[in-house]
Amino acid sequence: MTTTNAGALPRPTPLQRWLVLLFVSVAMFANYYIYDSFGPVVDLLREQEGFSYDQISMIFSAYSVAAVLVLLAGGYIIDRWGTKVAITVFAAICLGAAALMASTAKFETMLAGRFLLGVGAEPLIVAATAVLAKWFKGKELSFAFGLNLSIARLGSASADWSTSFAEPLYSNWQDPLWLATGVAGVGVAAAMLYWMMEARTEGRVDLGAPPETDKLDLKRMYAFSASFWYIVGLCVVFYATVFPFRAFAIDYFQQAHGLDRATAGMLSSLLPVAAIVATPLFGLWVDRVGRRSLFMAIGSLVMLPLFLLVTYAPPGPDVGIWIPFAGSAEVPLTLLVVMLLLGGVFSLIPAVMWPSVAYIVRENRLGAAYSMMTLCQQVGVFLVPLVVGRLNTHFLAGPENAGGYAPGMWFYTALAALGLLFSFQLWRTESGPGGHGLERGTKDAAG
Ligand SMILES: C[C@H](NC(=O)[C@@H](N)CCCCN)C(=O)O
Repeated sequence: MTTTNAGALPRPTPLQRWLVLLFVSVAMFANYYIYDSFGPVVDLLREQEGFSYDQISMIFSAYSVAAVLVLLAGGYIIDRWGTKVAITVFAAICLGAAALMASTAKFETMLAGRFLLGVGAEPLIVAATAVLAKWFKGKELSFAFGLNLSIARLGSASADWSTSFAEPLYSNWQDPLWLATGVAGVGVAAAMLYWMMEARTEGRVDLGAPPETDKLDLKRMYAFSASFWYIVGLCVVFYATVFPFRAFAIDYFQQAHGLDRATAGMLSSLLPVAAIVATPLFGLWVDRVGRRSLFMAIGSLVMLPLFLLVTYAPPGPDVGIWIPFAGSAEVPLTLLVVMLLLGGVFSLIPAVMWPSVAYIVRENRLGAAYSMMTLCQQVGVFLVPLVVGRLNTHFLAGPENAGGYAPGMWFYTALAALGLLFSFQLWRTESGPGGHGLERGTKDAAG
């Protein structure tokens, strides 16, 4: 734990803070890259190793089982070890997980590898947040968080783009996962650099006292308001739709729409790419105009028809797209429009939803509120791929039977409808006398 001698010690210099942001962001880039490196090899695991959709979804879901278990352990580990040890150990666990997944196509080994990834990756996100909160204060903190998430999303996009820039590796399922292991190694190096940086500055700069937040205590959860639980509901169905859809997207575009892997990867990358650019912009805009619950409802409404559009709408003419690091390709207009709209929603809802919790929950309970929200999110992200995998297997989804993917798409649509319901209820509550100020922006305060 940091000892403070506030006043006597200087605050960290801008160079020190931006170096911290760089190291932590590289560790997060690696974290998101490993998470998303599995999607592009789904078809190869099915074709070369005979994996079923059920098995693929079990591997994907194993991450969430681990995430729920470690989230229950809460911030205790980070508090006990301190941020510099925690971030390095969790990055090393991610490296071990990536290597385990790349080592053999045995189902149980892959399951264990993805489970281990959940053990390392989710607390790594918590540790990264704690590090930033230590070094950055006030307005700079939101900016640092935003930049950190954008670089993490660049990790997701890079995993999709690897189908283009590392195309020769995709002759087998294993080499792309070894590439992910290499990226994980870079993440560990960045975490170690952070360790060195923190160790060198300890006792020389004032990092302030860590913010006082309580831990996740399931017995005290009843005390949160209805608005909080509507946001949690939206968070669960939103991420339980988007993350599994992304996991299966590259395979789906190949099998159901006949795209090659590189083009499917480019199309899938539109989600994180849109989010890199648009999330911070939406954040700034919503801070100004407020109407947070209305924006969450609008995002949910836009999302509602998208999975049915990819399933039933005519593909339309091919249009050319160009993406840096990935190159150019021709994609059907309908798929392009759907992915751009989904990218917009993937930018808008997280940009509004996570900060909204701070309006609803007292500051000293924010830690517990975010832990609870992430825990529920991971329960959803655990269950949904299992259902979609079951539906794909049951309805014999594949290149000869593209219609077999339709039940899975209807399931995503049902979840999106639930998301709309939660956000509509939130909007109704927040527009009335029981509101928490979600609808107010800085513009209203000035006027
Ligand atoms: C901020 C949010 N992060 C999460 O939801 C994490 N619990 C899971 C991240 C999984 C790795 N891609 C987000 O990414 O929107």
